[in-house]
Order: sequence, then C-alpha cells, then structure tokens
Amino acid sequence: MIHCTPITFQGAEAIRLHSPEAGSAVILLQGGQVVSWIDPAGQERLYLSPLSPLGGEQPVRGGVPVVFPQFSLRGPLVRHGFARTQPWRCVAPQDGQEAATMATLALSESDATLALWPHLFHCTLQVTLTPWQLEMRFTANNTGTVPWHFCAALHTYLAAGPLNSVELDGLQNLAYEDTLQAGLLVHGTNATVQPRDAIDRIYFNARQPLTLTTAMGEMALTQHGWPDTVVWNPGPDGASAMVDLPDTDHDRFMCVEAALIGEPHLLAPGALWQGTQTLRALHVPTT
Ligand SMILES: O=P(O)(O)OC[C@H]1O[C@@H](O)[C@H](O)[C@@H](O)[C@@H]1O
Repeated sequence: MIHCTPITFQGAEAIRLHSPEAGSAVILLQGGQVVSWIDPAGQERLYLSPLSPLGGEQPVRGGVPVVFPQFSLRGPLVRHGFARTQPWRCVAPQDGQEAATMATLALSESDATLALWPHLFHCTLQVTLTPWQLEMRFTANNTGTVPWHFCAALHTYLAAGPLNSVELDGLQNLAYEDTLQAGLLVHGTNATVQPRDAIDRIYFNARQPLTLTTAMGEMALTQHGWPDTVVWNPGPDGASAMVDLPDTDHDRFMCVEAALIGEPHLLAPGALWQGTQTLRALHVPTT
C-alpha cells in the first residue's frame, strides 16, 4: 500500500516537505491544500488566516486551495467546487521512502462527490520544494466512460505586506473580466496592477511570467497549462465582512491564481489534463 506518514498541523492531518537547503512546505490532506511554504531564510511565503479552522467542513482560507471542478459560482456546485473540502490521500512518496521535498496527493470520486457531480475522475497535486521555489502540478484524469467539462484553479494566497505596496507586473494591456463590475470586460492599460482596494479580475490567456512585488520582496509567478490568471484581494470592507479573515488581513496577502476558467475544458474518457504553477522568491528585503 502506498501512503505517506502524516504529521499534525494545527490539529489537522498533513504532509511536511523539508530540507535544510530548501526550507519546508506543509500540505493538508483535507483539500490537498498547501498551507505553508517557508523559504530557506525562514520566511513564510504563503498567507493562512488565523481565523480559519483546519480539518472542518468549511474551506480553509489561505495557502493554495485547489478549485475543481467549478470556478466560483459558474455552475451548479458550491463556490469553487468540492475538491477543496474533500479528504485527499498521499500517493507518493511510497511507504518507507523519504518524503523529503516532493509529495503527490490524490482525490478520486467517492459517494460524497458522486452525490454532487456524477463523474469518475482522478485528480493529483504534486508539490515540489526546491531552494526558493515551490512548484505545484495539478492533473485531472477522466477515469469514466463519458466526457465531462471542468474548470479549475490553484487559488494561491501569497503573503504580502500592506496592499498599498503591492505591484503585479506582466498583465499590462490585457483585457480582463472585472467581477466587481458584474463581469464587465475591461480593456487593460500599460500600467502594472497596483491594487489599493478590493480587486477581483480574471485575465484570459495571461502572459507569463508575472512578477509580484510586495513588502516581502519580489516573487516570479509562472504557470504552464493554465490559460487564465485571477487577481483577487477582498480589500478592507470585504475582509471585515468575512468571518474567517481578521478585519485588517487584506493587508497581509495577495491572491494570484493560476486558472482554467474562460473555456471549460472537455476531458475525454481516459484523457489527462495538467497545469503547473511555480512560485519563485527572487529578492528578499534586507531590513
Ligand atoms: O471565499 P471563497 O469562496 O474562498 O472565494 C474567494 C474569492 O475567490 C476568487 O477566486 C474569486 O475571484 C472571488 O470572487 C472570490 O470572492
């Protein structure tokens, strides 16, 4: 039998990747959700809300929730689909091997998912930790006999300083759908994205890589396979309205999500889709 030895992280079952050179990462079995990435300098690079209980039935706010098979409310399922609240299992490394810097978690159909979505599937998330870099590879496999459509995203909460010091470079001159304006299609300008209040945008066919500059330093964000990028922060009013987020914590993260939204993917029986998001810390402030 294949399994990893779980650790307990804030009371929830998890897998920990670590090495002296690369730092560490923690992945919850619930949701297959990365909730911590500590770089070799000891700096936490992901945001995790202190008001979001782990191991319950609610989605965990922070880290990297896996959105599947639906994005947001663009379909009949709960927002962002069911994958982020289902119990995943660790399928690699194999029992007895050192779970040093790479692990793969998997989710397949169950009575619970079939009650929500009548399809056979096998999803995996492979997480690889190297010095200053975290790579996450998501796959979706149709293990049934009929084709199905899906959307997905890695809803990455990057730790950031105050929102007014955030700048995202690489999405200039691209059109985006503005969720805060009821999905209005907005023509982009040649300015970098500098959110100073709530922001909720879907960029279709986004260019790569992006560079996120925050009070925490610079990070290169690269996605392969994922055509779209979501940029989200709830802003002060949105944060205050969320029970699982401290009132001022909109000033502690920025979500840049590698996503498949614009054209739901049709997966034939036996077919496999994959998308990778890579986070690379480029510059660490010396203060
Ligand atoms: O609160 P949730 O379900 O985790 O969603 C958070 C946000 O996720 C983003 O991906 C969406 O674009 C936002 O519209 C949404 O508010």
